Amino acid sequence: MSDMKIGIIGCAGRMGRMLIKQVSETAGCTVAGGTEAPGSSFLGEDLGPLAGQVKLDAVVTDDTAALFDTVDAVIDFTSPKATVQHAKLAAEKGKILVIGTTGMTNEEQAEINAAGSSGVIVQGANMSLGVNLLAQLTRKVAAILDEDFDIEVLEMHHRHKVDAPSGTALLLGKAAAEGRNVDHDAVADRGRDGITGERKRGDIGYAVLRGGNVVGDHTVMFAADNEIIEISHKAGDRAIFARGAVRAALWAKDKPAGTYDMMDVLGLGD
Ligand SMILES: NC(=O)C1=CN([C@@H]2O[C@H](COP(=O)(O)OP(=O)(O)OC[C@H]3O[C@@H](n4cnc5c(N)ncnc54)[C@H](OP(=O)(O)O)[C@@H]3O)[C@@H](O)[C@H]2O)C=CC1
Ligand SMILES: O=C(O)C1=N[C@H](C(=O)O)C[C@H](O)C1
Repeated sequence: MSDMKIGIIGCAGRMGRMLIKQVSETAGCTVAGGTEAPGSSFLGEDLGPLAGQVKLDAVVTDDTAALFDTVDAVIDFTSPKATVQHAKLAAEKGKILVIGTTGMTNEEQAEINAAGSSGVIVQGANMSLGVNLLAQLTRKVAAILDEDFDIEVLEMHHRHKVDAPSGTALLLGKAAAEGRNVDHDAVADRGRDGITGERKRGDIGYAVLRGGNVVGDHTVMFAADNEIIEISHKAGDRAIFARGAVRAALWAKDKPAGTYDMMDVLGLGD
């Protein structure tokens, strides 16, 4: 069987470079191209050296539509606005798109979901096995404990991160809300400043830290009077996200059009 040809959008970014390396080192797939935004200083550069690898004889272009035409699957870790356009392209061309981008508005997310009508869309706010397991545990713990336990989601990331709370923090908060059988958006408290008043019973709170080169730390805290339960995940290297994204692309081969998540890919459902 021939290798799956994978294209990487945002290939010169922090995750893009990890993805070039991961795809090159994974059996059953090859790097078939990569794009950056028009005007990028990386246009024309060979993809291999971007990831500390030998030359691949594939250069960075800004033609995402052409990339979709020449590959079997595309992996996208860019920005919400760009990702919405790529989801539309995946739908138009009936291709696999693995989305790692976070920070979508509800409207942007709806546009991505719509692309599942004719594209194969696999989306995960966090591609690591550990975080998806943490989300399952969070849902189960939240289902057992009542509202005497205040739920807070804490996250810390590197100074370059532009969205907050992280996609992973929101994934964990949504898992907690699902466990409690409540509407996440109705109980989410996404920012406290000034005279906030007392904490509302049943709220799911978020706390965000930014600094240094932290890859991604997440804790879900269940705080009651006189006892606190914490479950945490700490990412030590972006390779864990790249590994998950490539696994998702390979998993998606021959799947019918639709929207899928990492629980589907990792087989972690209930
Ligand atoms: N799901 C997961 O497991 C993970 C998700 N992420 C998410 O992935 C996203 C990217 O993170 P990260 O790699 O750190 O960010 P970077 O800023 O390092 O990389 C993003 C890259 O995408 C490029 N880009 C922007 N728009 C386009 C476009 N239209 N076409 C092609 N390339 C484009 C950027 O170029 P330029 O700099 O010129 O704008 C940049 O090179 C974030 O949303 C982050 O939260 C990150 C890690 C793990
Ligand atoms: O921007 C990042 O770096 C990360 N983003 C994702 C998120 O928003 O949760 C995943 C990971 O934590 C790293």
